Amino acid sequence: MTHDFDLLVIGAGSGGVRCARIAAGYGARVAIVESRHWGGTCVNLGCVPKKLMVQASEYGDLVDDSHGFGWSSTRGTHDWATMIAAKDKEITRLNGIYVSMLEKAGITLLTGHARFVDAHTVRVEASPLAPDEVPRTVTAKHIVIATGSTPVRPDIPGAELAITSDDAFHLPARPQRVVLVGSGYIGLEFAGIFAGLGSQVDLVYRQDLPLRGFDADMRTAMAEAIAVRDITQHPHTSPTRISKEGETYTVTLDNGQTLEADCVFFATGRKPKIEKLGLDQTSIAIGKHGQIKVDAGSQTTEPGVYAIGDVTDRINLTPVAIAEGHNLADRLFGKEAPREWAFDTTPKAVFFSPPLASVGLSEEEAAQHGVVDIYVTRFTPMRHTLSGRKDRKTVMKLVVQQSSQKVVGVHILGDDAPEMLQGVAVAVTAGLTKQDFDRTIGIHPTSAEELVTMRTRTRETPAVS
Ligand SMILES: Cc1cc2nc3c(=O)[nH]c(=O)nc-3n(C[C@H](O)[C@H](O)[C@H](O)COP(=O)(O)OP(=O)(O)OC[C@H]3O[C@@H](n4cnc5c(N)ncnc54)[C@H](O)[C@@H]3O)c2cc1C
Ligand SMILES: NC(=O)c1ccc[n+]([C@@H]2O[C@H](COP(=O)([O-])OP(=O)(O)OC[C@H]3O[C@@H](n4cnc5c(N)ncnc54)[C@H](O)[C@@H]3O)[C@@H](O)[C@H]2O)c1
Repeated sequence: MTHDFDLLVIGAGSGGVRCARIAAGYGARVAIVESRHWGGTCVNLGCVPKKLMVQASEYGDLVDDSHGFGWSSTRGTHDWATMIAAKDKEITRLNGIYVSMLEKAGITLLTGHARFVDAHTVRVEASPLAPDEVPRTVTAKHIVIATGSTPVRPDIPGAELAITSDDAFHLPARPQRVVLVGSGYIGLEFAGIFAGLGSQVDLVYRQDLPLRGFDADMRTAMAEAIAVRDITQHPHTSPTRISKEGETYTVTLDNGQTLEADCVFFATGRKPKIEKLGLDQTSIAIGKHGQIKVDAGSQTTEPGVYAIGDVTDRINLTPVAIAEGHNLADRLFGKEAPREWAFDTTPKAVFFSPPLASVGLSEEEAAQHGVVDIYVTRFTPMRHTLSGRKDRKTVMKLVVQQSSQKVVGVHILGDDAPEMLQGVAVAVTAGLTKQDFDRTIGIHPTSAEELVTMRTRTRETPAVS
């Protein structure tokens, strides 16, 4: 049977765009459908605008810090509307780059919402990006679902009164008092943004420490860093209801406490985006979190249909979606053996100020594989010896498997942590040992040199059986 295309990609986000471009580069006839925004979540409502807003939020403290270095300028005021307009201009520029990049690659761009008619046929209908789209039907030999994920809200009375990250990028004004629910990536990043711009922030989370799943020492260090930013933490709590009177929201917590705010923000996780995708017209299996089930090669349970990125709920990060898309295109259309990607040592970063970056295993995870040597250092970075912010600490931790002396985990909380960690991730991916770190010459004077000068073991952690 002949099809309109060799490959149809649903969703022009991080994973879909890479998959389409690499496939087209191999000579495949490729189409890509997008319903909302070219470039997907990362470009429009995620990584990029978030990081620009984190950067915006850091200038006030930098101005204050400069006094210790002899400068006398004062903070002034921050104009939210100017920041949003500048950010939107940059996003519009990036949208244009995505479209022209796809067109130059010879890919057919279809705007609209895609819905399966059968395993090789998709109907493209009107959507916010293309409200006047005349529905059309296209067929393809291979179809890749790269539809991403969408925020979830706790099921409590008044939940609809809260915003999510999708809304936070276009608020008309900065709320003076914000209650943020959830202390994962988004909760911490926006807590840092609002606090840096001058809002009063209450951070509500269920566990004893923020950042569930991260190394315990680093979670403690992050809780301390949050406190230093004057963000009020409410551990061991969950909201039970939200109400609104006039312009004021009241959040009731499960310990009976109430918090008043101008904005309530749910950062309580995301779910795979599969609504109205017509999956019932295929034999694609769905997991219990609503994710599309795939094997290691991104193959769904329907032959010829694949899924990549957040919709599969594996590691929900942009570089992972990109790698999955690239790998799939290599395997479907490439001439050589595809490269092996090191998903196990995917580095991650939380862009709080200061940021936290991690690669490999936490101490708790590593101890499940045997005895572990731990090296921890905590110091005031050089800038803050003069800025006067002696409470802004940098914390670094090496997790070393004792039997092999391999560095299996590196964790950094401090200024520039993500920039430092990318290179270290290569070392951890390569399986380098503590001796390799020790024989590496440092760069002086930097915080990063501490990574190769931690001589004395902090403790030995026994294996957990
Ligand atoms: C606030 C926030 C900050 C983040 N920050 C970071 C970060 O700093 N670093 C990082 O690595 N990751 C970050 N992420 C995660 C990152 O954005 C995602 O992991 C990544 O975008 C997933 O890529 P994807 O291709 O799976 O999906 P997406 O990028 O979400 O793309 C999916 C696309 O599919 C389209 N679509 C959906 N359904 C249909 C349909 N039926 N028909 C047509 N089109 C459809 C959507 O409109 C969307 O454009 C962040 C996420 C958020 C929400
Ligand atoms: N810097 C980055 O790389 C980055 C930034 C943002 C988002 N992301 C990606 O997007 C995903 C989603 O981010 P996220 O922060 O929404 O999710 P998350 O899973 O990181 O954190 C969600 C938090 O909400 C809490 N929570 C859930 N339900 C709750 C409830 N009813 N009451 C109180 N707390 C509740 C969870 O315990 C958790 O702490 C991340 O997991 C990550 O993969 C990455």
